[in-house]
Amino acid sequence: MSSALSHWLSFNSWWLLLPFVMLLVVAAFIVAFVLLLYMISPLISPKPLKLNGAHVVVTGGSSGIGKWIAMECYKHGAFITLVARDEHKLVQAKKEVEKCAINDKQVCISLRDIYIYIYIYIYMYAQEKLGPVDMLVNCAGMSISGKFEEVEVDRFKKLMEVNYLGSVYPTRAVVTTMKERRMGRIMFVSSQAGQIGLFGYTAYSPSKFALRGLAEALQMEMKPYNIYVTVAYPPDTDTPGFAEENKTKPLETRLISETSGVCQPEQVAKVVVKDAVQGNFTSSFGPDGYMLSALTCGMSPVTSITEGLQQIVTMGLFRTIALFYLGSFDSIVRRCMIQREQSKAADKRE
Ligand SMILES: NC(=O)C1=CN([C@@H]2O[C@H](COP(=O)(O)OP(=O)(O)OC[C@H]3O[C@@H](n4cnc5c(N)ncnc54)[C@H](OP(=O)(O)O)[C@@H]3O)[C@@H](O)[C@H]2O)C=CC1
Ligand SMILES: CCCCCCCCCCCCCCCC(=O)[C@@H](N)CO
Repeated sequence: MSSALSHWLSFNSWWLLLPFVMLLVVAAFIVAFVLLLYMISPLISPKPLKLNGAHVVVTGGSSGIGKWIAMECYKHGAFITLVARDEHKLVQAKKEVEKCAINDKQVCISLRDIYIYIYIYIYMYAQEKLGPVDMLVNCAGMSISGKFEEVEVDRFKKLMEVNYLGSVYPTRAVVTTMKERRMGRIMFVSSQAGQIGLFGYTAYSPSKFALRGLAEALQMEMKPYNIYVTVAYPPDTDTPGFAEENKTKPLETRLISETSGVCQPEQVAKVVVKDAVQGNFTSSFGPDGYMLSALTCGMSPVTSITEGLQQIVTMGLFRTIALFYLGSFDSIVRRCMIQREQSKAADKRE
């Protein structure tokens, strides 16, 4: 009897179970497909912005990285508005930008931004002259370095005002029109010191970290309107601002920053403009910049499947490498402290 039953089971029950098995397989496929759609949906790349004929506003466009960004956009046929305070530097920069023209229709205007709160009026003027803003580059900024207790309290406020609020106001001035037109690009120039808090940058780093928070929140609001936000994280870059910073920068800050080298502003400009045109959320430079961005991606948006996959695969490896970097930064700080104490003791003996 039992052998008859097993015989029956092995041949006939298989056919009975078949519909259930098929149902299960189909259900599994549907679940996998939905999951895949969910994963892929934020990875769809936006359509690149056409720079030829576009109106690009660059704050801090009279010097350094901002000036090179303006020139790079001009080389691609854009119309440019430069915004800064110093009239003399603006006139000089306008001349340099105009040298990069590729057709005789291109126009570059410069606006003195003395009253930060009247941005709206300034932009109305710019829009009247060159049409609605297609891309805003928030590059105006400054750096103050020093040990936490040695930096004047009002400097912390100053940096938040210039680096953070100085990016909020211009952005406020352009988003409404961008939303109406269902297009646009907004770039924030942060810094590698906006991805990692460094010795000497207790006032500067937070003002650059703040831009990342702003950019993430803003991107979520703007994406349905086809507006893409880019945050650039350059390393030390050879500019007048950098030369100024170096006059008072603590030795520790310099030694740690040297890890990722010094970039040329024209290289930085090329990379950030390309990333903004493509609508990439993160723009970084060199191998250290790449690792730092993958490591600190957190919940920031992704704009391509390769970017997402690279982050997934490299996260653990880069954290391991980062621990070595952190160890070497600690040892720089310790060595500098010992050196200072020794030279102080020697001074006393003399
Ligand atoms: N150079 C570097 O090593 C790095 C720089 N960065 C960031 O890149 C940006 C540009 O730096 P960089 O090119 O070196 O700087 P520069 O000092 O060479 O240029 C700064 C520009 O910003 C303008 N600016 C400064 N303060 C204000 C303000 N309060 N209101 C309006 N405009 C202002 C300046 O014009 P004016 O003074 O006439 O107003 C100038 O056009 C900054 O945000 C900086 O933090 C990030 C990483 C590295
Ligand atoms: C896997 C992990 C890799 C980690 C690499 C870490 C490298 C840290 C270097 C930090 C450099 C900070 C430069 C700030 C530049 C700046 O903003 C000022 N010069 C502005 O004037």
